[in-house]
Amino acid sequence: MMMLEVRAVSHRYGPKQVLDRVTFSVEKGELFGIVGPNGSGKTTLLKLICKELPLASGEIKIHGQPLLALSAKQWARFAAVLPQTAEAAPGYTVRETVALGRYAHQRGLFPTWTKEDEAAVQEALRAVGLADKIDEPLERLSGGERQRAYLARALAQKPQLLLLDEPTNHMDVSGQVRLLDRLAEAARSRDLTVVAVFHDMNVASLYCDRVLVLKEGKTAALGTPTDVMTPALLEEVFAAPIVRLAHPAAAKPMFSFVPKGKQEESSAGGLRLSFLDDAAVLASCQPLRVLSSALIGAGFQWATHFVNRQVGLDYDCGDAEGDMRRYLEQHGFSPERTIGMMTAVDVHDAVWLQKEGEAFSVAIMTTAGVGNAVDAARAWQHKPLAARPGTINMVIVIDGVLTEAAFVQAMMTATEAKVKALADCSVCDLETGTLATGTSTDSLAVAATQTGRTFAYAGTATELGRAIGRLVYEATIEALDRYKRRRGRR
Ligand SMILES: Nc1ncnc2c1ncn2[C@@H]1O[C@H](COP(=O)(O)OP(=O)(O)OP(=O)(O)O)[C@@H](O)[C@H]1O
Repeated sequence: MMMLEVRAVSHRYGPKQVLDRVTFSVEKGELFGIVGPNGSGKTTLLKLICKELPLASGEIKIHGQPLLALSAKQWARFAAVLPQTAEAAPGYTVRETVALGRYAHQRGLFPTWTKEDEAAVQEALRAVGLADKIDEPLERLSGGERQRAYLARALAQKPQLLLLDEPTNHMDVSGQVRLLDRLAEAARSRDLTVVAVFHDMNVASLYCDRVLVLKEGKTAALGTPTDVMTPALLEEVFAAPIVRLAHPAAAKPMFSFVPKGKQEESSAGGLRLSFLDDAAVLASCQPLRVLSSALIGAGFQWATHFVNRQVGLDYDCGDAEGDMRRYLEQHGFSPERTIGMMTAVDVHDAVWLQKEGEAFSVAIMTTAGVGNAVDAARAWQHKPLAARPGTINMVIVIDGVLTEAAFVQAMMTATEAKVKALADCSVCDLETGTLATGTSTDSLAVAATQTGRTFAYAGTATELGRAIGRLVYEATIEALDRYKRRRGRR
């Protein structure tokens, strides 16, 4: 049976229509979210469900029973509500406030306080982390603590249906996570059905089984966050530029927006290559969006510096990441904004090439050492070895906006061109004797200014892909040549 059914519900405040034939239903054990811009009717909808406003048009059923047939006490035995703003009633302690949640369960003219009532109050206080504030007057609590006290009151009611209006309002991150995890757990065990208004779309996406998106009192979308919270729909509903990203740990979308102050001018010319005794450093005057396989800053990242650090051939790679992090900090680079790579090659042999196209420019910095060259197709024949610092490191900077597809394709194009350069220079895998495709520890970073012209793709069929392929090939050949010449001089 459905826990909540809302059918063709409309509402007017005087002449103003604020809800227009809204229909949805919520199953037992669902965590259901209502999202939408300010004034879209979310609170009004909750107020109608909790009988705070009279239902004039449409139908609402709770657990199969029409709302109109339920008395206030009957309603309270099924459902509890946490309103948007709850002012502290002067003189009440936390315990007294939470105890009010037991009202619906008490009977007779002179109800007695039972063990069950006490247990429900204690459990609710523990759930919201307020057990140690039980005797505090409510007005002495912080905004977030007070919100938790009212939530405890709703939980003490032991409802089957919990209605929440922005439950994480005023709460810090740990309070939010604790509360939402607890609600999700209760919903999963089917003890509780939750209907909550959320302003934070990331919270709605992470925690809700389904969401109702309201726009000007009408249903704009209804379904799972993954299906309905598309950038196009959210941009239309919220009239703001929204970007949707993949959450790194959960199969849920994440949302952000694009601030207006973003630089419009492109500046691949704002790159500077310099050298420390043991590192080649590429610095950008603006943060670049980077996709890399580097030791520091792997994956997608925003970075201003690329540090290619030289270490000895006998370098112990045991804690290379920690060591590189310390190196960056000691040299004044923030590891949060730096892409860090290592090589055994003399970094002063770094090749730096730029190509200025008609409408875009690409630059590359690379060092190549192939003492550790490997044929990827036959690497399985190698004896398992610890990583050795003989590598080809490459940073490609593109002046333009790259989609994620273009970033990945740029990595592919660059890798293909590198493999071709190695083949043309007859670099072999020393163990298998076959042509090498790279080394066992190569790093590649593709960086883009994310301003100017947009590149949807960067495969070899595109202008950008062709420029990348050519530059990578030429730079790798030159870097291999410098590597060979330096070894010849030894
Ligand atoms: N008591 C009232 N009398 C007249 N108009 C009201 C009343 N309460 C709300 N409204 C109007 O109804 C519309 C919907 O309000 P509601 O509070 O339901 O929106 P909401 O989506 O919850 O907004 P928010 O995100 O700001 O909390 C708004 O335009 C609001 O100004």
